Amino acid sequence: METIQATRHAEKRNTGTPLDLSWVEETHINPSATARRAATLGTRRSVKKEWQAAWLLRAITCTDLTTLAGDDTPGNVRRLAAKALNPVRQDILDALGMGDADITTGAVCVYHERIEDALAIVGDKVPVAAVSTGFPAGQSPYKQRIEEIKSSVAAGASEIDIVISREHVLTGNWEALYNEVCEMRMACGDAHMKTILATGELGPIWNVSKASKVCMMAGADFIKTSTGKESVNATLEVSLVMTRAIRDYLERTDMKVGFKPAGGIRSAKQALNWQILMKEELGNDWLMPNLFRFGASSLLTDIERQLSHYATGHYAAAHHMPMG
Ligand SMILES: O=C[C@H](O)COP(=O)(O)O
Repeated sequence: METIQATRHAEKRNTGTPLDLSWVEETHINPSATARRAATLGTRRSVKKEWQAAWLLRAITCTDLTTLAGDDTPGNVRRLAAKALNPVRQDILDALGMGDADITTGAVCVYHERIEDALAIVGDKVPVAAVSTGFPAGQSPYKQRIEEIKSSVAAGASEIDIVISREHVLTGNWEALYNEVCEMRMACGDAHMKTILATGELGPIWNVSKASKVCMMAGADFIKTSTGKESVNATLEVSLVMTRAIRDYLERTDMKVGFKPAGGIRSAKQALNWQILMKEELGNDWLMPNLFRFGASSLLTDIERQLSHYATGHYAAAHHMPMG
């Protein structure tokens, strides 16, 4: 597990490419075939029982432990950050033979105003991610959105989760989307940029593929499904479309872009389904935190409960887990 932490940001970054509109326009997605393939992931495929605890520990290292609420306070963000440093009870880790593994979550994800609180607890042990650019709607003045990124980087966020202008996708203005994301990436500097598409608001599913391609060409380090605030958030169907766009981009450019499903992922079973998707579509590199993250506020509680079951043979009530 030590190697997992060491590789969190070790990959060569996506530098982006010039905008290739012909690659965008040649997109063909078959919605019913996509839905059928996504449906098989949770049923025909499974992780063998004896491997599930290891996969779930891996899922924790890939989780952006998130709180994005109007009533976030220094106190609850500090508690969340402490949980990110020690996500699983020591007795459970000991029972699983992982007592010395030094497991942390992939990051802590907060609003700009709470960056300092999170950093005060995690220091440089866990990255702090800030949502930005008028999250979640992305409707604040453009210049202000760019300045927001710079402010969060200056405050110490090493990962920035930006939202795109859905308008550019819905009107097919790919140049505007490309230019916006390029400028946001510039504003991020050394901080890694996750580009939230808000797929539930992009219309037909082929728009998800087209927007993924444009954001990768503009230099996104990760493409992320959702803010968690749309009426439809992460689904396996959109994730399949996005991972295939990542695979196409890798074949064209030899650059690896990460993937972050977010919103509504609450159970260990769901986490395993997404991990199976990553392994089957993109391979083992995308099971690691430098290329894969879950955006989730409550997934950790269910994973810890499952791990407790593997360790003790019975389920603990959720309120016995520190986040419950
Ligand atoms: O990016 C993370 C999401 O906002 C979390 O959504 P969730 O609260 O449904 O887990």
